[in-house]
Amino acid sequence: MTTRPPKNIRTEPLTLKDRLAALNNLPAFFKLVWQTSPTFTITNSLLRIIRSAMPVALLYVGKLIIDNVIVLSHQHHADTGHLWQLVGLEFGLAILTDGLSRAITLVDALLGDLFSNHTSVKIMAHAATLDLDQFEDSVFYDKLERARQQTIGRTLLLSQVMTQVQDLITMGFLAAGLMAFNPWLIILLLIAIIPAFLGESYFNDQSYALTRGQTPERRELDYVRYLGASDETAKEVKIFDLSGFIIDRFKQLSGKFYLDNKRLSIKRSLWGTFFAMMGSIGYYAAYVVIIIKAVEGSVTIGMLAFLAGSFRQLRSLLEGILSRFTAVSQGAIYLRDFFEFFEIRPKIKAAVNPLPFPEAIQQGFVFENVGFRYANSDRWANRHLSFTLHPGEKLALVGENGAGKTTLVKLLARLYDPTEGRILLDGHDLRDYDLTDLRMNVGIIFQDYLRYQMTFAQNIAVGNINEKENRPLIEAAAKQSLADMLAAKLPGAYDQQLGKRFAEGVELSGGEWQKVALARAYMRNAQLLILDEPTSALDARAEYAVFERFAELTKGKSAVLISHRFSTVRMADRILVLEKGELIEIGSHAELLVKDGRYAELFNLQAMGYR
Ligand SMILES: Nc1ncnc2c1ncn2[C@@H]1O[C@H](COP(=O)(O)OP(=O)(O)OP(=O)(O)O)[C@@H](O)[C@H]1O
Repeated sequence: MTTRPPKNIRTEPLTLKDRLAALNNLPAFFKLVWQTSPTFTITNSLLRIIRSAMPVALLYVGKLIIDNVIVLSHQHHADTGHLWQLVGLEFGLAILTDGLSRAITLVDALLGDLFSNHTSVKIMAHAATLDLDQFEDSVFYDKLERARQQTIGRTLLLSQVMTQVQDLITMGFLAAGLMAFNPWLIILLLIAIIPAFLGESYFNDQSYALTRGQTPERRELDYVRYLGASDETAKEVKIFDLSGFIIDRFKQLSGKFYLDNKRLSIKRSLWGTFFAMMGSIGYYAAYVVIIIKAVEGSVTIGMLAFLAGSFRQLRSLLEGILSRFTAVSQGAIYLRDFFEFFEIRPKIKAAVNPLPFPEAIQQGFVFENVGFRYANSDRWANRHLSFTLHPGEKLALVGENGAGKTTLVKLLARLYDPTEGRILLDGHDLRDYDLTDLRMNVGIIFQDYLRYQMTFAQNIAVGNINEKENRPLIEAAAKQSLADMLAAKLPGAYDQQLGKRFAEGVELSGGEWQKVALARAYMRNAQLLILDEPTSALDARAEYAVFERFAELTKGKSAVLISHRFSTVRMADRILVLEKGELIEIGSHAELLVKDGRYAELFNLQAMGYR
C-alpha cells in the first residue's frame, strides 16, 4: 500500500489571488446548474431577490411602530388605528419572510438533487470515453475521486453562491439606511470585520491544502474500509484472519487524519474567538454612538432601534459574506478539479475518416514488429512481435505467467495502442478503422471477466447490450456456451438474480460463472473471438464439450485462445509461444513437438503430471 501523494497534487496553501482567480470557474458552474434545470434556477433567483428586501422592511416597520407607540403614549385620546395597521403589516412581512425562506430551502434541495444526478451522469459518461491506461494511473484516479466528491459537495456551493448574492443585496438595503444616518458607522463595521475575514481565509487555505494533500491516503482509507467490510472480501479476510491487520492500517491512517485535523481545528478555534471579540468591540462602539445621539434627542427611539438593528444585522451579514467568500472560493477551487477531469482526453482516438470494418476479413491481422510498454512501467510487456493471424485461423497463445499474452489481445481490441510497430488489418493500420466498429467485431472474454450482480439473462446480454431484450439470441448464446443447462436448474431460470449482493440472488460456482461469461462471446457476430483462459475453471468434461463446439461455432471466424491447458491449446491451428513478451516459437501442435523446443518442453511437463 502506498501513501505517497502523486507529484502533481498541490499541498501548499493558496493565496487570496488564487482564490479570486478560482471564481472564474463559477460561470461554467452556473451553466451546468442552468443545464440541470432552468425553471428551478429562475425560481430560486426570484425568491431570493424578494427575500433580500425583507430584513430592512421589517426593521423599518418596527421603527414606525415604536415611534407611533411613543407618540400615542403621550396622548390622552389616542387613535390606535394606524398603529394596528403597522402591526398587521409587520405580521404579514414576518409570515412572508418565513414562507420565502422555506420555499428557498425547498428549491435549493430539489435543484441540488437534480444537479448531483446530472453531474454524476456526466462523470460516468466522460469516464466511459477514457482509456484503460488512464484508469490505471493514480493521478487520474485522484482526479476522478475528487470530481466524484464534487457532485455532492457542489450542491452546497450552489446554495452558498445564491445566498451570497442574496445577502449582498440585503446588505445594500441595510447599508443605505445606515449611510444616511452616519457613514462612519460603516467604516467602524469594516474595521471590526476585516481581521476576522483574513483569519478565516488563512485557515481555510490551510485546511484546503491539508485535505488535498490527503487525497491518496483517503483513497487508501476507503479501500481499507471496503476490505474490512464487504461481501466480496469477507471470505479471504476470515480465512487469512486479516481483520487485525486491516483494522490496524485503518487506525493508523484515520489516526493520522485526526491528529492533523485536530491541530488545525484548535488553532482555528482560538483565533476565531479572538476575532469575534474584536467584532463585538466594533459593534458596541457603534451602539454607544447611536445611544448618545438618542439621548441628545437628535434621533427618535424608533430610529435608535432601527439603526441598532441594522448595524447588528449588517455585522452578521458581513461576517457571513466574508466567511462564505472563503467557502465559495474554496468550492470554486475544487470545481477546478471537476472541470479538469472533463478536460482529460482519451489518447486512443477514433479515426477522423474511419474505414468501415471489412464485411469479411480478407488478409487477416498482421503484427509488424509490435512492442508495448504500460504507461506506469519501464518494462516491455510485448516486444518485436511479427506474425499474421489469418482469416478463419484459430491461434493459441501459450507462455508462462506474465509472458504478455493478455497484453497482446488487448492490443488487438485497441484497449491500448502499440508503443512501437503497428498492427494491420487487411493492409490498413488498426487505428484507421472505426473504433466502435472494431470493438463490435472483436469479442473478448477476459480471464477476470465481471460477475454482474444482475439476472442470468442480463449477465449474458452484456456481451451485446443492444440486444438485451432479444431473448432468443440470449438463449442461443447460452446454449453454445453450455450455460443453458445451468439456467434450467435455477429457480428463476433466465430471470434469476445472480450473486449474493441483492435479495434472492443465487451464487454460482467458478465454472458456472465461466459458462455464463463465455455465452457473452456468442452474443455478437464478431469476426474475431478472443478467449483469455475461458475454461480454466471448467471441469474436464465441460471443457472438452465447450471446445468441441467452439471449433464448429466459430467456423470461418478467427479466434485467439489463451490457455495454460495443452489439451485445449493443441486444438488450435497454430500456437504462438511467448516468453518475456517476445515470440519464440510458432507452429501447429505437431510441428512444435517435432521442433522439440520450449513448447515441447512445457507440453511434456504437463503431460507428465497426468501420468
Ligand atoms: N495494467 C498493467 N500495468 C502495468 N503492467 C502490467 C499491466 N498489466 C500487465 N502488466 C505487466 O505486463 C506483463 C505481461 O502481462 P500479461 O497480463 O500480458 O501476461 P500474461 O501472459 O497474460 O500472464 P498470465 O498468464 O499470468 O495471465 C507482466 O509483466 C505484467 O506485470
